[in-house]
Order: sequence, then structure tokens, then C-alpha cells
Amino acid sequence: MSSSAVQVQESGAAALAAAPLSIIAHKFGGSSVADAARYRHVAGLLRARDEAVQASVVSAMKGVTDALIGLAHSAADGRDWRTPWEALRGRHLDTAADLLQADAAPVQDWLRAQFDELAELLHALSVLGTPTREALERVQGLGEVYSARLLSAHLAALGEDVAMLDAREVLVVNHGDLGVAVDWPASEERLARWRERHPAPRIIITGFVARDGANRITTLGRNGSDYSGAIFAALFQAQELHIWTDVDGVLSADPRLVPDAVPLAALSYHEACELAYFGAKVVHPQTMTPAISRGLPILIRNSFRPEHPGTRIAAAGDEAGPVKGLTLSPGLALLNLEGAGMIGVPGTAERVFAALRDARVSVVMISQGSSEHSICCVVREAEAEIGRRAVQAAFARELANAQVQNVQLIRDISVLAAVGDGMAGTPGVAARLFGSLARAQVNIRAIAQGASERNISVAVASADADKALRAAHAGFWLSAQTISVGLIGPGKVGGALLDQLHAAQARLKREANLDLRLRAVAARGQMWLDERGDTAGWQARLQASAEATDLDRFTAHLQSAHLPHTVIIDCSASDRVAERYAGWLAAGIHVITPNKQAGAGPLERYRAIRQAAAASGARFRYEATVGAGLPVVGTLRDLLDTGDELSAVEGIFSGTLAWLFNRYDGSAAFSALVREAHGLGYTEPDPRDDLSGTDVARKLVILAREAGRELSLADVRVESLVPESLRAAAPEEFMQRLGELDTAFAARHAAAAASGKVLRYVAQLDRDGRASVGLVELGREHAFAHLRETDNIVQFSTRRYCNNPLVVQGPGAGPEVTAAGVFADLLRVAATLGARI
Ligand SMILES: NC(=O)C1=CN([C@@H]2O[C@H](COP(=O)(O)OP(=O)(O)OC[C@H]3O[C@@H](n4cnc5c(N)ncnc54)[C@H](OP(=O)(O)O)[C@@H]3O)[C@@H](O)[C@H]2O)C=CC1
Ligand SMILES: N[C@@H](CC=O)C(=O)O
Repeated sequence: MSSSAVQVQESGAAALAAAPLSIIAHKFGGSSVADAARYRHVAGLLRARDEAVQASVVSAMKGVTDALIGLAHSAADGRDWRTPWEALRGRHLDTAADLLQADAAPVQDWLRAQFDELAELLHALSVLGTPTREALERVQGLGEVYSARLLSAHLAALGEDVAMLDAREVLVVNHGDLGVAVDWPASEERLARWRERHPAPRIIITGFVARDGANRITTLGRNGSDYSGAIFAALFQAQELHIWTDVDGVLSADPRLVPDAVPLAALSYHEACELAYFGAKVVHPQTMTPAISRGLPILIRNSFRPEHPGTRIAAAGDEAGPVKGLTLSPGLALLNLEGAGMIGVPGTAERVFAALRDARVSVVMISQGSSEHSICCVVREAEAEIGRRAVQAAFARELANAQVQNVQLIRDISVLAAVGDGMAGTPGVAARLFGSLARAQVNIRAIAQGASERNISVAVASADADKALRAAHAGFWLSAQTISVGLIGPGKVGGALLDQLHAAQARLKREANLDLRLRAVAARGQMWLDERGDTAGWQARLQASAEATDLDRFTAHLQSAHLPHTVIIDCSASDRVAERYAGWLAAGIHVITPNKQAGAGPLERYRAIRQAAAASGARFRYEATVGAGLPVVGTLRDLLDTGDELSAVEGIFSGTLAWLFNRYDGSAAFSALVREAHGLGYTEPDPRDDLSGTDVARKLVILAREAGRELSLADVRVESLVPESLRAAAPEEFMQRLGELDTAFAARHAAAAASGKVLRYVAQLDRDGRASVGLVELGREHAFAHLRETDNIVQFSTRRYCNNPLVVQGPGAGPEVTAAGVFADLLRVAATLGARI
């Protein structure tokens, strides 16, 4: 506390004699006293509190201050002021009648007299023709006077011992360059005298109004009622100031932009000032100064939920998180002065800021790199052009002789600030902020952090601002990491995935800070777009949708909600959908898929997909393309990332073919088994992709490419099990004519069995780079002969695993396991975006 503050407190103590133990100050804003019902609510709230002295500051009824200012201007401009005056008078008289019922008459008489006085003043203004500052000050503070009278009369009517304090009698202030300063000794003395005459325990005080040093009526400026609250809390030597609002305290971010913003339990004065400055809906810093200098706690509380503790603002906050809250200030611009001639020249910064000061342009944020090649600052958009001209004029000579190259103005800028005392001395906070923004594809234009380390501010394009705020808010785990999810192909795998998502959605939000919003589902014919992102009933909603599939609209919808992250999951087998991957990735959309078309498709496209992902940082994940839910691609990736080299791969890569040859013993028709595998969801949408060996060849290509080999499908020697006669048939016709496979398979099976062998469809990439897939006869002792059901087996021979290959084995097909593999990819991507997985 400063020595002057100590003096103030001591003289205040002397003037107010012995202070009772429980003194609490309250402040109610305009929406808390908007009508008779709200006054009743406030009175009930105050009466329920057991306080020895209760000093309550009230604002004008909602909208009244603006209406009064409007009246003064209308009168001075010669416009009709009578009609709005009558409306305002009527509103107050009606409120008095409703609130006070049988006791209304004296207050209504008083109100009539007050409004008559106001009318005289307005008439005088209409004659004068200009709203003098003094008249404006008198008029605009009247709403608080009416309001305090209404509330105190109501409490008195309820039998309370209450006094109304008109702050114009007690509070003395002076207007200076830094705002309104309280004349503490004069105010304390007046209050002490007032208290001698009004010892009531409950005091209702007019906010906003005061007297100045020349004894003229004045007001405390913007946020004046909050300031009055803090001033009277200090004058009454209250132990706490409760500021009543309609929210549960100070929130971690603007809830209109971040619906998941959380109420903060405690803030330090410093944190509250930083949050307030950058636009959070907290008390204004100036209003806190009387409380700060006295160490007086301020509680921001919800008058609709008085049982909620709200936010406590005091000298020390609490230990929660390094970052308490985030604020966003829109409507700004960047002013950038650049030039080699500035390097090492003392006084350049002084000239920039002097020019801006002389032009009365307020500087919001400053940033300069240590190269001194440029100085950049953020100013308000409305003052930006004036600022640019001022700096240009100040550096006209240097601009003319090219010592300074440019005075650049970048419009449509917002400043995002992360605030928290806990940031000081905590490494990694800036990294978390920048990382969150980078992953949300938000470009940072300028950065500022003071040595207090309580605030890191970044300037971003306003178009990215909402997204940036949400990403950073989730990045600091103040809210769940929200991901906009779109699914293409709600067939067997896609459907199973949606069911799994639905079952896990609430748990992931609760435990992993992850909010997966399913905002679009597209099948081949129709699609369904949704704002809420709920997985419940997706099937019925898709069926009911009349919207034809349009992947441009699908994509635009997924990205339109300012959600920081978008993931598209492609569970189709479509090549046309795979065509879109590079574009999505380039736009920062993460792509996850079990569809093999991209991984095994044309090499050029594959490279474009990889390049797009690398350039944008968006993730491309396809673990389920090989081995369904088995960790095949991930295992290979780990080997390679740790410096190993792939020499050869061999295995059984088809769940369908594994299942068919594990089952087929010649007793039942092969075609019947194929139909069964199709029904169980093991096969590709067209089972010929399995039987032709194409599916296996694709998987081999995917693995080879993962290992850096430029293999294409055409390079793989493939043995097809589909007879020529069925290759060109339509899928339905093929299923009908499946029986045509039976004779050939019976013969091959019999031949193998005769020599004590089994049939297995094996994929191989050998040490010389030769790739082949085909049906082979294996001895019964061979590892591949002992697999069960849909088991896949993948053997990696590498530089490290040279004598004995690394083996991944397990079920390699089926909607459930495949969906789980895709889901795991989704969670891995979410973890890189900041989910706690
Ligand atoms: N089944 C398994 O065990 C495994 C499957 N996979 C892969 O998973 C993917 C899905 O397989 P599965 O679920 O069995 O197949 P399904 O045939 O059951 O489902 C495919 C889905 O994709 C939709 N679709 C097809 N083309 C398009 C398009 N152009 N635009 C939008 N939607 C389209 C279909 O819609 P509609 O119904 O309207 O035609 C259907 O909803 C395939 O790529 C497959 O290779 C990977 C590993 C294992
Ligand atoms: N049809 C495929 C499904 C997995 O990729 C298979 O049978 O392996």
C-alpha cells in the first residue's frame, strides 16, 4: 500500500470513529434494477444477508442514463424532448406503483417533483441551444438518484431500518488528466457528518454521481457506478465489495465467443486489471484503485445465483493454471515502420511514439525485434490512418532519402491476450499459446510480452480471431479442445465408428478435454449437416435428409463455425473422395481414413497429399488401411523414425482371404463362404477387390511407400482369384454368379490337401524390392498356416530385426476393429491438438 493510501485510510478511520466488525459494500448495475421485479429481487438478496453495516450502491434502471443523455441533447438541439421525458417519467412512476403498492404515493410525488425540475432544466437547455457540460453532468446522473430512492423506499416499506445516501452530498472528486480523483479527506468528513444524522445499518447510495471541488454536481465517467462502489466501500471501511451482475463471476473468456468459458474462482488485482484492459467483462481497472490501495477484496457475483461464490479479486489470486483467462480486442490495426536506417539510431522509438501522442493516437501494443529494423505497434482502427500520417510526417525526411522504407498499415487486426500471474517464471506458456494458434492455422502478426510476464499478447488477423481465441482457450485447458468432425461413408466401418464415437463422446469431454462434434455425414447420395455436433440418431437424421451430397458444401460447413480444428474421416472406398485429400490438407483440415485409394493410388497424387500435409501441418492418418485395427503402419513408422531401415515385408494382409482359407475345407461351397464374409463386413464393398488380390496389393504399396519406396500398384505382381469371365460384371451380377468360383477353388484346395499343404494368400516385398501377392501352398508347420479367423500377420525384416522379423498379428478385418483403428487415429490427432489423451 502506498504511504498516501495509508494516510487516507488512517484519516478515514479517525473520521468514522469506531468501525463495526461486519461492513460489506454492495453494488448493483442497471440490469439488476431494470424493473420492479428486479428491485424486489435485490431487496430480498440484501435482506437475506446478515451484515452490521450494509452500504449498497445502485445504478440507474437499465437504459435510463442513455435516455437522460438523449433528453439533454434533444433539448439543446431543439428536438422534441417532451415525449421521451414523459415516457421516462411514466416508467419511473409505474415502477414505483408496482414496487411500493400502497406506499407508493409519497415516492411518486417526489418523482413528479424531480421530473418537473428536470423539465425546467431541459427547457432552459432548449433556450440556450447547447448542452453545457455542467447541465449534462446534472442530467445524466439523475437516474441513480431515482433508483436509490425507489430501492430505499421499498426496503423501508418492508420494515427495514434504511437510509438513502445521495452521493452528491458526500462524495467530492476532482477531474484530472488521469481521470477522476477522489478528495478523500473532504469525502470522509462529509460522510462522518452524514452518518451522525443517518445511523441506519442499511444504506442505499446513488452510484455515478458526486460533487466536484467547486461544489458542482458531477459524474464519475464511464463505469462510474462500479467506481462509486469501490469508493464507498473504502469510505465505509468495508471488509469486502460485492459487485452483483448476471453471471457467475469473471469468466475465462467472452462466453459469446467461447461458449465453454469457465467462471474463475479467484483473480489477483493484477490479473483482473489485465483482463479488464483487454476487454473482459470485469470491473474497470480504475474502479479498482480504491480497493487495491486498501487491499479490499472485490467479489463479482451473480444476483440470480447468490449461493454461487463468484470470483474473488484480491491482492493474491489462486494457484489455478498459469493462464487464467483470455481476452480478444477487435477493431485494431498494425502500424509498422521499417528501415535499415533505424538500426542502432537512438531516439527512433521516441519519435514514433511522440508523433502518435501529438496526434492523440493511443498505442495498444508495442513490438520491436532486436534487429531494430522495424518498430511495430497496434492502434485502434479508427485512429489508424491519423497515426500512419503522423508517423509518415515525423519521418518524412528519412522516407525521402530511403533511410526508412515504409510506414505500413495493416487493418482488420485483433489482439488476443493470455493473462495470468502464474505465467511469471513458468516455462512453456508462450510455446503453448503459439502452438495452439499454429495448430489452428492462425498466423501471428506481432507479439508482445512485458517483463511482468502476466500478459502475452498476439496480434492476429480479425478473420482468424474467434478461432484463435477458442484454440488458445482450449490449449490452456480452460475448455475442451473442440474438433469439428465430418464423416464420409457411413457404411459398415463408418457406421461402427459413429456408434463408437457416440458411446465415447461424453467421457472424452469429461476426461480428455476433448469435444468431438460430428457436424456432417455424407453418404454417396445424400448428406446431413448439423450445427450441434451430436452423434445421437445420426442414422435417422441422415435418412431423413433431403440434401444431395456435395463435398464442397460439406467442407465449407465443417469449417464455417470458427471451430479451431476440422477433421474429415473418409470411410468410403471411393477414389473420387481420395482426390480431395490434398486440397483438404492444404486448407489445414486433418484427414483420417481406412480408405486405401490415396495411399496406393497414383504416385503423383500420393506425393501431393504428403506435401500438402507437410506444408500446412495438418495430419494425414491411415493406420486402418493395413491390418484394420492392428498397429501396422504405426509400428513401421516407429522403426523408421528411430533410424531403422526396412529390408523386406511378408505376410497375410487380407482379413477376408485369411478367413476364407482358414475356413474352407471343401465341405461347403467357397461362394457360400464369400457371401458370409461379405455379410460379416470383412470384404471390401466389392468383394472382387479382395479376391482379385487388389486389396492386398494396395496394402503392400502403402507399406512400401511408408518405407520410402516409390512403389505403385502396377509394380506389384498380382495373382487374381477372380476368373476372367467375372471381372467386368457389375457388382450385383458378380454376387449372383459367385458360384462360378466354386469348381476352381475346390480343385486347388484338393491339390494342396493331397500334398499335406494349406492355401494362403501371401504378400511379399523382398530385399531386392520385388513386390508380389498371390495364393501359395504352405506346409502345415508354417507360421502362416496357424492363423485363426480374420487374422493378419505382418513380418517386418529390418536392419535391426534381421534374423528374426518383427511380427504384428491379430484380427485384420471387420467393422468394429477397423472403426476402432480409425478412432485411435482420431484420438492421436486430437492429442497433437492439445487433448489430454
Ligand atoms: N471392412 C473392413 O474390415 C475394412 C474396411 N476398410 C476400408 O473401409 C472403407 C469402408 O468399408 P466398408 O464400411 O466395409 O464399406 P461400405 O460399403 O459398408 O461403406 C462404404 C460407404 O461409403 C459411402 N460412399 C461410397 N462412395 C462414396 C462417395 N463417393 N461419396 C460419399 N460416400 C460414399 C457409401 O455410401 P452409400 O451407402 O450411399 O453407397 C457407404 O456409406 C473401405 O475403404 C475399406 O477398404 C479398411 C480396413 C478394414
Ligand atoms: N477387405 C479387407 C478389409 C481390410 O482392409 C480385408 O479383408 O482385409
